[in-house]
Amino acid sequence: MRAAEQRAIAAGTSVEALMERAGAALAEAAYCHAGKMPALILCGPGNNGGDGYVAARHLADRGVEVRIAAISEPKSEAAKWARGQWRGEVEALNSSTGPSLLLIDALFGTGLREGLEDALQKQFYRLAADSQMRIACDVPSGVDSDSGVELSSVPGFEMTVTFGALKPAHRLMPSMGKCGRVVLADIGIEASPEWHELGQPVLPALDPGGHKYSRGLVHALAGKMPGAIALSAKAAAYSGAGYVRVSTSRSIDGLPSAIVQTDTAEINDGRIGCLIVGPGMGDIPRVLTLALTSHAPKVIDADAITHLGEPERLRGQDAIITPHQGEFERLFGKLEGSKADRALEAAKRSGAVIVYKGPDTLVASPDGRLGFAPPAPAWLASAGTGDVLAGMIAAMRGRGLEAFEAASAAVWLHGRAAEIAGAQMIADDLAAAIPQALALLND
Ligand SMILES: NC(=O)C1=CN([C@@H]2O[C@H](COP(=O)(O)OP(=O)(O)OC[C@H]3O[C@@H](n4cnc5c(N)ncnc54)[C@H](O)[C@@H]3O)[C@@H](O)[C@H]2O)[C@H](O)CC1
Ligand SMILES: [K+]
Repeated sequence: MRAAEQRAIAAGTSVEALMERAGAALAEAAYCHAGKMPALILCGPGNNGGDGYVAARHLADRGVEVRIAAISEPKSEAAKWARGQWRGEVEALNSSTGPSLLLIDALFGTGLREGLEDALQKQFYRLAADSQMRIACDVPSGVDSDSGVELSSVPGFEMTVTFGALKPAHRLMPSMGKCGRVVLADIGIEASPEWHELGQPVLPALDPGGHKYSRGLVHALAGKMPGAIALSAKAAAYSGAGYVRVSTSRSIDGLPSAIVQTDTAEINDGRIGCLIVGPGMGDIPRVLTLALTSHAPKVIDADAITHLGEPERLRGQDAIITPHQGEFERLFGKLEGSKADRALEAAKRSGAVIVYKGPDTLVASPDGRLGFAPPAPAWLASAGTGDVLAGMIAAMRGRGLEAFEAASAAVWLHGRAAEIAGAQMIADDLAAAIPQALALLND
């Protein structure tokens, strides 16, 4: 966004013009959300505060009773301009500042360098607690917009209005949990799509002359706990794989009859569209070693990630790996930077596509592309949902999507399937909801 803003300015748009659009959009969203609710706007010294002064003017023009409390006079040129356009009073923000029903936080945005000072923090919390509705300008103040880390603790907001493009903080924890509904306003600048929120996938149409192998043969390797691989296999089948086969030394109960169980491991069958190894593998590393001898694309999940030991083992593997935080650290150690930086570094080191799971799942490609999952229901945090995701990714890869696209499509569909399955779901219900999630793509 900073680069995009500089490009817009170089092309002749003034910061004041961008600020006018940003402030107007903030006012518009606030008015749509809160109507004529009296508002208190907290303004900081930089351009985030500038947006606040502009929003105040637009809200007042709509008949809203607006007060501004500022921590100092504006320091940037554009914010001084915006302050000059405001005809009303500006109170000093301190312990005698009275609350209002609507609180708009325009203290700090992308320019925050460190946490808020204690005295300011105290007033910020008090005014947030004494309001009925809270709206943040760009990001809640205290949040580092690049990483989602809270440099000082942040109260919860009902809405965050941001400009031009989402910032990582809107899609990374813990800040994502504080933003409320995120409204994205166009202010006429273009950000690069290399980092993006995962959107509804476009799946290639099925070949009318196709057969079960061309729709994708997913081959899953069982280990100690066959229930987990059964979930992956089921999820792959429901995701539209043409053929799902499980290598297992003992018969697995309860698998749909359409899923073939074999006691041999034909992992070098050239028809395999994607292998799955890891769910329920347990302490049998030879299953992983075997999988790594196959030339097929593969999804490496769970215990198989732990048993990899070295990320270098993934080189040349055409692999997608799906670690949660613990598995990620076991494989890559403690990497520097934000979750986004760590995901990209891991992809670069291993040459694999990384699905870095959590409430803020990321999909990272070795070529630098990074996808942020849209928010998914908290009830996805239960046993077996990761096994389901692994199966979904394998099905997408098996039907011919490239690794990054396959992982992105599956992560998006997984979130929607969870919404459809509802709060009481177990992982089995999640797998069963996949066809309904896929049906969304036809609407
Ligand atoms: N990106 C765009 O295209 C546009 C963004 N707009 C808004 O501008 C802010 C970013 O503005 P900036 O002036 O760069 O930074 P801030 O307002 O967030 O704050 C900088 C200001 O605050 C001081 N400061 C930083 N940290 C602290 C601290 N912990 N305590 C006290 N003071 C602090 C710093 O020294 C500066 O004085 C972006 O978020 C948008 O809201 C524009 O409207 C134009 C378009
Ligand atoms: K803010």
